[in-house]
Amino acid sequence: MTAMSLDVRTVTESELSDWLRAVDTGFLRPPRVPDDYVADKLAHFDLARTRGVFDDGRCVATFRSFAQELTVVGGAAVPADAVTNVTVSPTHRRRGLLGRMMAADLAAAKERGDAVATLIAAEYPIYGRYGFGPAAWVTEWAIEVARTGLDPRWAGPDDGGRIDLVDLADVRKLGPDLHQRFRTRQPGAVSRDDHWWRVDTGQAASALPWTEPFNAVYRSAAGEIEGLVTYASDGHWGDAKQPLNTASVRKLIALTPAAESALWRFVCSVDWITTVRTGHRAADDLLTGLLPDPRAARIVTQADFLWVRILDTVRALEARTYAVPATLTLEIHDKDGLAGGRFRLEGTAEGGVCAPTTESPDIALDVRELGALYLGDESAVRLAALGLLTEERPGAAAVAEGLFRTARRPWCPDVF
Ligand SMILES: CC(=O)SCCNC(=O)CCNC(=O)[C@H](O)C(C)(C)COP(=O)(O)OP(=O)(O)OC[C@H]1O[C@@H](n2cnc3c(N)ncnc32)[C@H](O)[C@@H]1OP(=O)(O)O
Repeated sequence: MTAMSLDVRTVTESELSDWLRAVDTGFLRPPRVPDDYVADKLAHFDLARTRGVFDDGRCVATFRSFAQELTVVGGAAVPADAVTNVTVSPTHRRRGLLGRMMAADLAAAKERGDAVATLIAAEYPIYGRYGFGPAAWVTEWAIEVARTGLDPRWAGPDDGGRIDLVDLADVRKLGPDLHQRFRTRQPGAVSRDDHWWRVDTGQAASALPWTEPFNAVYRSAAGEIEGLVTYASDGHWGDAKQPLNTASVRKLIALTPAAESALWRFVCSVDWITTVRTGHRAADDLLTGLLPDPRAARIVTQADFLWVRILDTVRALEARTYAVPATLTLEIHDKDGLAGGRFRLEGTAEGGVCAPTTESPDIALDVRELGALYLGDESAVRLAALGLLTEERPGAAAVAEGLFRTARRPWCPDVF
């Protein structure tokens, strides 16, 4: 049977269990779809945005999207089409099924008026062809605690604040409000709904085994909760009866540098912990600068993470701010006809004014590169050197660099 006779369509309630099994198959997880898991997904999924392909009654391809808000430079949030659960079974690969599911979803997102689409790419080469660019990168460090130079006698914050261990019920209570305040300060952060918190705190059935972490909050001198860390330990001891535990940080979000510093100091001070794995952070995370010897933090992962596809160029560019005021005319190529055209952008620290224009362009680039520039993590000058951005006017790449680049890097703390 050829792909042409296999229709991409939304799934029905009774097909969801088969669809979830296909997701597990695509992600090489043992297929496991107990009734409570299916029921939880049914209650949470928007079936109008849950697509699949069925062959002879069996689900062979999956694709889902949901409504999300993405924080952009300056703190505004834009409506995003978050893409997830993308799989094509090994029996049906490379026949264009992903391409067709993506086209259907992006057309619907454009129709709805979403400014961008977002996803976390399983592999780098998959999504550029659909206009997505790597917009926020991540770094993970392994910290050798003994080598950090941090005072091993540290007994808590010395700024009047304090650290308290809290349980999961507290995390469910205080987490959403803390995160809501956090995400307006963090370009690249995405919204979390109630279901996210239920999965994260072990209340909802999960596709992956879940174990309870330790949770700690930082309270400022004024008693305000300004940060939350969750971490788990591997319980490893050496043969010479010495503790060699590795703590893996699952989440660390903070509203202030004081909270962020105190929570890192805290995790690095827990007895028995000799190594701390930081989880995915922005490359310019404060962490390494807090260590008297930053070389104690070894980079273990550095990779693209959040990919962005611009769907509405005017709306997306007007939503963010621009640190170095400038005016630039951009020629955007988009083979899928969703966001391309020629636009004049006037960017200031207050925001952007963007409109289609017939003026000659200063720079020309593919919509994929616009996605990579959007949150400030990519350099226009670097893209020009790579031949991925064309300077139509000498010096225009440097102007674009000043406009788009940000002092601090964007960061998306969530996998979705
Ligand atoms: C947001 C997320 O959910 S990320 C998770 C993505 N899923 C996975 O990685 C699970 C395992 N992989 C798969 O299920 C499949 O290989 C998919 C979904 C990545 C691709 O599905 P397919 O239906 O085979 O893709 P499709 O046939 O539409 O490919 C379109 C093009 O992309 C290319 N392509 C697709 N996947 C890959 C890949 N992993 N690496 C390199 N190129 C790829 C194809 O070669 C094809 O190129 P062409 O047009 O030049 O011939």
